[in-house]
Amino acid sequence: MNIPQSVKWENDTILLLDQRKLPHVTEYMTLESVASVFEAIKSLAVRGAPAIGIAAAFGVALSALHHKTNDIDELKELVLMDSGYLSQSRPTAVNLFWALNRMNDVIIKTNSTKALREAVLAEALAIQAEDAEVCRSIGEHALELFQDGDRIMTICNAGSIATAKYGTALAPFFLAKERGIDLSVFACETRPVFQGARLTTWELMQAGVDVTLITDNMAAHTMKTKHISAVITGADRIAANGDSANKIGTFGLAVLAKSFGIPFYIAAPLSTFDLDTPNGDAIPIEERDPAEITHVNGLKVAPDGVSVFNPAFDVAPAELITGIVTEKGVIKPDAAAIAKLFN
Ligand SMILES: CSC[C@H]1O[C@H](OP(=O)(O)O)[C@H](O)[C@@H]1O
Repeated sequence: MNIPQSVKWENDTILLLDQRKLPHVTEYMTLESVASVFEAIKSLAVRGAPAIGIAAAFGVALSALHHKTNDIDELKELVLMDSGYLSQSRPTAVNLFWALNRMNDVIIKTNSTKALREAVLAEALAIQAEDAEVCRSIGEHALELFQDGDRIMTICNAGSIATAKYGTALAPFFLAKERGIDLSVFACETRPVFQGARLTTWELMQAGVDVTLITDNMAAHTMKTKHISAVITGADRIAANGDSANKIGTFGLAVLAKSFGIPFYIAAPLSTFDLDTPNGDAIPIEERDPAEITHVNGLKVAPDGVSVFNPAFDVAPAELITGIVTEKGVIKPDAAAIAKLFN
């Protein structure tokens, strides 16, 4: 699989694949400040729940190098402040907070500036390496749900560039290709930022996976006429009761899947579960710039002054989810099964 890594640490800087320019331009940004990491997350230069967490973790490592003080208490305070700043970049994907909490725990335990600078970099690299393994495991468990010839629908991009490697919802398709299993993917374009049209098609085509692009409003007709076997998507936050937040449009696919009697799967690592969020109503839903909707590639498509509602996510209720595919296996989307994952 020759898909470039979304986030790399090189020569004490972050190299970030600028996902805003894909699929036509593959370009890495060099990030040397915490502010540039914040902006990269907010502007979707890096996006995808695990990738956001990984980028923020390396942002904390940058912070520890940036502040030159040799006073450990002062360095702790400054780096923890930068960690708090990075946590404000986007509100929905819990992986951001999960990763930053891991970094904060490491910071607090150190007792010298050298140890702190070394420990935060080691932790960020560990978060990235673990995520790659976790995503491959998700792919293995997800692949067991499908069979040769299946046609699977997905939305947004939960691929390799949304994670450390392999992706979550897309992971089974890469593994299937490696093993000669014939799976076809129907990718919703995913308005308004087109993660499906720009990123999922690009990743799958590079891997030689059969992919068909549809507009989001074609989902029902495609399920009916193209004999879709299942739907699988990523997630940005899974509440304690199994309600799952994902890209806007996912809730609608879950409703459609139910009405067509086809399974609807969420693929996500344990780092996307948030036991402190009791249900989907408690998940903060990011609302983004209206210009994402009123303009397409800089071309204004709506009249000046039009009112716009631009939620970046919605919530599929647990009762519409057939199963949640994690690195530990497929679970039912209920509180007991989720609690067991963490015991
Ligand atoms: C593997 S998590 C991918 C997840 O994140 C995406 O949101 P965004 O592109 O806004 O970061 C989308 O919800 C994907 O399912």
